[in-house]
Amino acid sequence: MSAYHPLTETEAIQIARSLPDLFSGGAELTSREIGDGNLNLVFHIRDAASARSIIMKQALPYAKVVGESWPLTLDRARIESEVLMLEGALCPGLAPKVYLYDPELALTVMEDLSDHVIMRKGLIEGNRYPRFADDISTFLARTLFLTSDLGLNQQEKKERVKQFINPELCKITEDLIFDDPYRDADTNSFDEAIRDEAEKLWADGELHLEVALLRHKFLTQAQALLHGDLHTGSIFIKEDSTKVIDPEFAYYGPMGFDIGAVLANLLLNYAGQEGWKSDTADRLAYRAYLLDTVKQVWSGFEAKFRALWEQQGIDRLSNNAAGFQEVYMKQLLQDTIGFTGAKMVRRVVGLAHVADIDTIENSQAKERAQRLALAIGKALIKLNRRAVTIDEVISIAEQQTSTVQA
Ligand SMILES: Nc1ncnc2c1ncn2[C@@H]1O[C@H](COP(=O)(O)OP(=O)(O)O)[C@@H](O)[C@H]1O
Ligand SMILES: CSC[C@H]1O[C@H](OP(=O)(O)O)[C@H](O)[C@@H]1O
Repeated sequence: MSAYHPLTETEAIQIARSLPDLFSGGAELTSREIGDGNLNLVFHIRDAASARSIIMKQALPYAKVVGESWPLTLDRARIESEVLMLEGALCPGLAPKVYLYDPELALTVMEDLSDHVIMRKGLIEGNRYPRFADDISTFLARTLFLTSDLGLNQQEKKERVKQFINPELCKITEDLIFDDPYRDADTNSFDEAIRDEAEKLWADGELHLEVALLRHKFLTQAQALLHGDLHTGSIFIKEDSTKVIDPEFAYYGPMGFDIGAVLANLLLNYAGQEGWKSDTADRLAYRAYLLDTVKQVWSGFEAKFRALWEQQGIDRLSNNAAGFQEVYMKQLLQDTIGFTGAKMVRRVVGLAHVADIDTIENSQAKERAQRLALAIGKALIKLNRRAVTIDEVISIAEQQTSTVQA
């Protein structure tokens, strides 16, 4: 069965049986394809008798969301499995265990996290996650610092840059996030009700300059090994545990892109609160929780990143040159804010949307949520190079909410 082909549920069971130490010889296994993402097949394999289960994720040679007309490298499965293992080593407990990677089948066998929920779903249901800000800021600080020139031997870092070169998946980001939303591209997808907003995006020169600068950073700055797609659909969560999945877009890029992905998806859910049916007090409280989480993620990240720098910084000059760390952290905040904005805009007018807004049933509320997400996203992009503190992000979210609701 080793030559590449997309697996059936039955074949997935046969492979699971052949894996050492996972299931007993006579186990009666069931298999279900549960993939709900844009790109891959995901099989859930379970032995009811022992309650043991695993996940098998297989890359398809094309983008599932579009079809065979959009070919896509299978090498992304290698990148995903290698990055999951590295993230697990750098951040114990924050990534699923990888049991096997089969390069022929572009298949990764990993820990089943079905006792967690996908965070996007949890936020849509209005749940709160007490561990999240602490866990994700640890994940960001450790993965970004310890793979950068600040925390990793610089020759080894260059080997990693080579190992994780990921041109096809980067091209998706370059186009879908940093180009298509700012022109009348075929890939765009938006409700006719907000065509006026889309047309404003296409004509806004000030915005185009900022997005071009962010895109250039994404293209050229090999600062750290990024997850590359760290939205709330790539985070499994429960009250006492957080696990980051799906790093197939990983490559060496600007750190702010990963931090911005987390903040953007909290703010997209914030915008989606326009669709809440329950009373205003609940909605206000949940929005306050989301904004507080935005702040805690950045502050936790900053404190942990600085602590790693003090304790494990390996670069003599950047460790000791007075003022270097301050300049670096300010730039990182500004990049984070710019990428946050870009990642919000793409989810309203670009190809791939988010359920936080798309599933709002009331069309007026949905339109308000879309306009709010765009307003916050655009304001953050325009702010980025002038930003000084994370509080400005919170103020922008609050101001734009009043404007859209007025
Ligand atoms: N380790 C896992 N444990 C349980 N379910 C998983 C696991 N990995 C993926 N899934 C399920 O499969 C879905 C798609 O996985 P994901 O890695 O996001 O795929 P894609 O790369 O296609 O976006 C997830 O939303 C989740 O429901
Ligand atoms: C044509 S891929 C579109 C979009 O899908 C990816 O997300 P995911 O696979 O996690 O759903 C990524 O965000 C891409 O930009």
